[in-house]
This record gives sequence, C-alpha cells and structure tokens, in this order.
Amino acid sequence: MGSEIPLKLPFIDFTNLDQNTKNDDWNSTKSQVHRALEEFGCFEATFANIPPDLQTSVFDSLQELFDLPLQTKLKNRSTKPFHGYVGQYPMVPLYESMGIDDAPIPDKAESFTKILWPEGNPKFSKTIQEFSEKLSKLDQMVRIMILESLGLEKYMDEHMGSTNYLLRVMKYKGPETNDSKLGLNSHTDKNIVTILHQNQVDGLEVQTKSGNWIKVQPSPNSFIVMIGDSLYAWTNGRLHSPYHQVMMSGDKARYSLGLFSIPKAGYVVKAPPEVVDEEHPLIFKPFDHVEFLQFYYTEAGQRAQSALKTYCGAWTNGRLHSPYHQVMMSGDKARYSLGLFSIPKAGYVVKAPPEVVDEEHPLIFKPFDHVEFLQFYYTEAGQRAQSALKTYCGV
Ligand SMILES: O=C(O)CCC(=O)C(=O)O
Ligand SMILES: [Fe+2]
Repeated sequence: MGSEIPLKLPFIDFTNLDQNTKNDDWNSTKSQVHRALEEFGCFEATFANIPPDLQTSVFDSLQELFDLPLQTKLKNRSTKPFHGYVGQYPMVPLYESMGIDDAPIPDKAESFTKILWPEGNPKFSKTIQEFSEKLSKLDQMVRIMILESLGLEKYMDEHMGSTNYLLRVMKYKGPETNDSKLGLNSHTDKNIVTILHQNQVDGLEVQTKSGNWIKVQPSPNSFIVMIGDSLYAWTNGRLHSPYHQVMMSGDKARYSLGLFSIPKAGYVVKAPPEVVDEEHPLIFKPFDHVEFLQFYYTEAGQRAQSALKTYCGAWTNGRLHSPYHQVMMSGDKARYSLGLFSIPKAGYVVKAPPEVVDEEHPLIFKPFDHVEFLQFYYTEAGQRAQSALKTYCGV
C-alpha cells in the first residue's frame, strides 16, 4: 500500500472559509479534511487569519523568551506534565519548550508573561494571545468539519465545550553538523487536535501508516494540523493519530509553536455509540484525560507500546513487554543483520494459561491462531490498527 502514497502531506486551503457559511467550498474542504485525517492523521493548511506582521512578531517573541536566563525560564512551573518549562534533557539536548495554559485568554497570557517579566511585557503577551486566539479558529473549523463528516453533529456543543487550549512554544538548537540529530523523540500527541507552525527551519517528520517518514517542508504561511490520541479514541479509531518526531541538522535554531486543544480536567473521553458497531468494536474504555496524562509520564506509561492501550485496555496480563522498534541509518556503510524468530506452528492456538489470569490480571487477548492472526496483520485493517493483536483479538 505504502509505495503508491506520495511522501508529502495533503495540502488543504482554508483561506476563504467561515464556519458560519456552510457553502460548497465548506463541504468540499470538509471531505478533504476527512480523507487526510483518516489516512495521515495530519495535513498542511493555509489559513489567512494570521497577518504576516503577527507571524513575524510571534517568532521575535519566541526568541526573546528563549534568550532569557535559564533561572528565569525555570520559573514557569506547572502541576500538569509538560505544561511548564521543559529543557536540559540529556536525551534531547537540542530541545527546550514552555507551555502557556489558556493562551487565547488575555488575563492568562498576561499572568504567564508576568512570571517571566515581573515588570510586564505587553508586546509579548499581546502577540502570544492574539496569535493563539486567531489560530484557535482553525482548530474549531477542523473539529466542526470532523464532527459533521462523522455524522456526530449532535455532540458539537459538548465536544467544543470540553476542551481548553495550551500553547507550547519550542526552540531546537541547530546541532552544527550536517548529520541528522534527534530534536524530539517519536511520539503521538495525547490531546484532541494540534496545530503546529515553525520558522523557516524544517525538522518535523510524520510517520505514515505503512511506516515511512515524511519530512515536512511547510510553506512559510502554512500550519500543520494533527490528530492526537484523545480524538483517535473518541472517534473509535476512525481518525489516525500519527507518530511524529523532530530531526535537526545545520546550525540554525528552529522555533516552533503548537496550539493544543486538550480535554478539560474531569472530562471523560468516551466514544459515542454512533462510531461503535460490529465492524468497529470499542477500542478504548472511557478515560479521564488528566489521569491518563499522569499515567503517561510514569515509567510504565513511558515504556508502554501505546500508553493509551495500556491505560484503557484490559491487557494487564501482558506480564512481558513486546517493544516497538525501528532501524535508523546514517553514513555510507551497509548494515547486515539476522534475526532468529521462534514462531507458533500453524494451527497452534495461542492461549494464556490460567496461571497468569486472575482477578488482578484479567485475560487481555482471546485465544488466537497465529497464522490467521498474521493473515489479518497483512490486511489493510491490520496495518492500520495501532496494535494489530489488540484489534484482532482484544477482549
Ligand atoms: O516542533 C514541532 O514541530 C513538533 C512539536 C511536537 O511534536 C510536540 O510538541 O508535541
Ligand atoms: Fe507532538
């Protein structure tokens, strides 16, 4: 399947759209959005709502912020994981970021600014607030289109009212080499929708369902729209939440911003009955997003193949872990390798023995024939599933 798909994200024009005018343009854009999010979980968008001078001042503001002394930046703390200052991590030495909760709300943007500049910095707080507020209109249009295209209009108010916004601003130092260096580890976003914008230094890579990496090269005025795991769960897997990472080379710093729509604390993410049927059995049990995030940042959450699956799925009798792995290459030498695989014989039914199943560890996977499972794995549905085994025989 992968070879026919060009390694470029779909490009969708939102320039003349208005959520209050549902004309032919709206409907055709909506179909493009739906197709892009089913296949890639991601697309590049143009959106005329952000004037060029605001884009320029936003990157000036980011530079001003990251140029502050480390001691000052560390003052931005948060009880929520990944919302405060993040940086100086040996695993991702090029990366620094700051979270600004509810950035579209003027008072919130101002109180964040006061933490870093106690004497105030009106230009910074106005720039950040205006940019987030204008960009949140794109998040809203995309989410309205998603609900309409899935026939879930009746949940519109509940869905739109159940989130708030986090603006995360990021700096990646240039590694000062032409070799590709890790800027940010491969991950899926955990929220609803993410919208990313960058200065003209590329680095974002998005993985396709067939495992190829698209090197994203957005045009100066465009935005990358991406689905997070919470929307993947709420749509019961109808939309894809892609793995993505940042790889850096050269000596220029990359500045980027992400506007994240996030389920509010206490809101339980639960797929509506309209997206659950015999062909699409429920993938995840309902979950509280904040509790899920807390789990994600525990050691078990970080180790898990899919944190959401571990958190919500009934697979706690997976006593041993089967890790995701990949191969990354550089240089000019060929790598040869061998693997010796012990494989269940055809006809042998894999079934957890009763000794590993108890009240604390209920059965995760129904007994399955390995050859039939492999046959499923190589169908399109199997390839799309986050975990083919869970989709094939999850209890
Ligand atoms: O910097 C970027 O473009 C990506 C950042 C990202 O993936 C994240 O903050 O979740
Ligand atoms: Fe991300």
